[in-house]
Amino acid sequence: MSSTTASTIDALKRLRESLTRKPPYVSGTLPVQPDDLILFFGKEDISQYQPTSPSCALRLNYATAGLGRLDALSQACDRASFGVDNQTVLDDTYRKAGKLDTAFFSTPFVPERSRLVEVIRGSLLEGKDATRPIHIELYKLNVYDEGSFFKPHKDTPRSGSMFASLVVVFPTLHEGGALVLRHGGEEWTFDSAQVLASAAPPSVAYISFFSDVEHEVLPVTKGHRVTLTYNIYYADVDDDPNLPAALPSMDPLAASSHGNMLLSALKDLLDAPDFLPKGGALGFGLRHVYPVLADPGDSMSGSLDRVRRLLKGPDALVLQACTALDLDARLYFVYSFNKRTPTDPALDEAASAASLSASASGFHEDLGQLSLIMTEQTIVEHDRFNMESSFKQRIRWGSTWHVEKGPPYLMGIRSAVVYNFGDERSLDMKVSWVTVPNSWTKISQPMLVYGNETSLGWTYVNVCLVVRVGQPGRRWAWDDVPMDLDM
Ligand SMILES: O=C(O)CCC(=O)C(=O)O
Ligand SMILES: [Fe+2]
Repeated sequence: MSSTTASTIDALKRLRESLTRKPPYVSGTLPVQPDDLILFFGKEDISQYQPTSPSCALRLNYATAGLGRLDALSQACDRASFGVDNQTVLDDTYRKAGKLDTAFFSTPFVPERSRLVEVIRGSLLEGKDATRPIHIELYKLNVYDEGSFFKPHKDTPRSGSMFASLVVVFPTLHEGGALVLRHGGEEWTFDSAQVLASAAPPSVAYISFFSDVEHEVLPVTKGHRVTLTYNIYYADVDDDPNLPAALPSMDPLAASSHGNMLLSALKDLLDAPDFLPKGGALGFGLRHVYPVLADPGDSMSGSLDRVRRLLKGPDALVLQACTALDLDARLYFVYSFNKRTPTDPALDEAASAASLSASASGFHEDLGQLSLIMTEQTIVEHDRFNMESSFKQRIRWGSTWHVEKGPPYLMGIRSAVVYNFGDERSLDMKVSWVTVPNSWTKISQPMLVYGNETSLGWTYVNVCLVVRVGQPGRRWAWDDVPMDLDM
């Protein structure tokens, strides 16, 4: 085994850092026009209107509203529900807050007419994505009274092109209610009450984050926290799974220091003669998860094309860097079935068949630790219930992926055997992992997903990027490299 020079190890470190360093959100305060702080709200329609009725629409100014007006707003709200898979749940121990649907309020504040579009594109999106058209859709008004909160959840994808969420917090008197985000083992806190207290009026506080980032609203300890929430979509992605997605555009990586850092680290790594001297495959477990339709209609290969155009933040950057270097980069959905229930003999049998075929190819996996399926198609709910017939069938074709510890010179990069999925072809590939995915989409146990909304058929799936490279100096020439080489 060849030894690796310090500069190669440094390039690898820089590559990893550029993928994991940047937080998955952007937040701050936004100066607004005085009129942006006006809200009209009411539940009755005009036919019910009587001049003396207390239920006709009320006008409220967030900057000056006293407790009486805010209480009236709170009383006009319904209890906010949330989604656990396909169920809509009202549960005060998980989410305690009031909500108004868009039919019951109106505000002059429109994020698409503010600097927020610029901020979101410039800070949350990366490289060439920073110029893509986005659409910010108003979703709900929420009121968090004293004692209100929302426990950890991810925002349910409303469609295949939704990638982020926006929360705007208005300057009403309140304390507590900080938003805590967690992703990839890190945690960030955005205390909107605190930032609003030091912002020059009239201002609102905002935070926009990738919707698959777990987040939680801590209890409000005083006053009323009033928010508008929005769903953010790419406006250039077609959601119809039956339409073939257009090819991504191949613009050069836009000038961004973050993108440049990643590109130069990847280039340095691949230029190093001692890194994968015979060629091989680099694996990037993507930092984010992506929405696919949870029904058989989306299991066509088009769904990966759509994901390709939806990549978020560092995930988009790594694909752009590979494209800029003319590398062969392919996306795969990743599923695990390591947490088997003992009551599922079909899976146990499938797993041991997979182990057998893996050891037959000469690797020393820690069998049973982690078995993954890498596929170009989604494994949909329909298949999960037909494990016996379809899933097991695929296993028989060797569609599993076992992770073993990598050679020391790769500094803890894991290598793996990848059997291509589907049909009857099978391809062995040994992958050197630059980043191991944050998590795997489990297919063997019913997964309870806490969302802010009932699942609408879209579900999040883990994805990885496998980049095949040839020998140093000929990294683009991957097709003359056998994929089952020793590293
Ligand atoms: O109010 C917030 O800061 C976040 C609310 C939220 O997570 C949601 O409505 O899904
Ligand atoms: Fe949320």
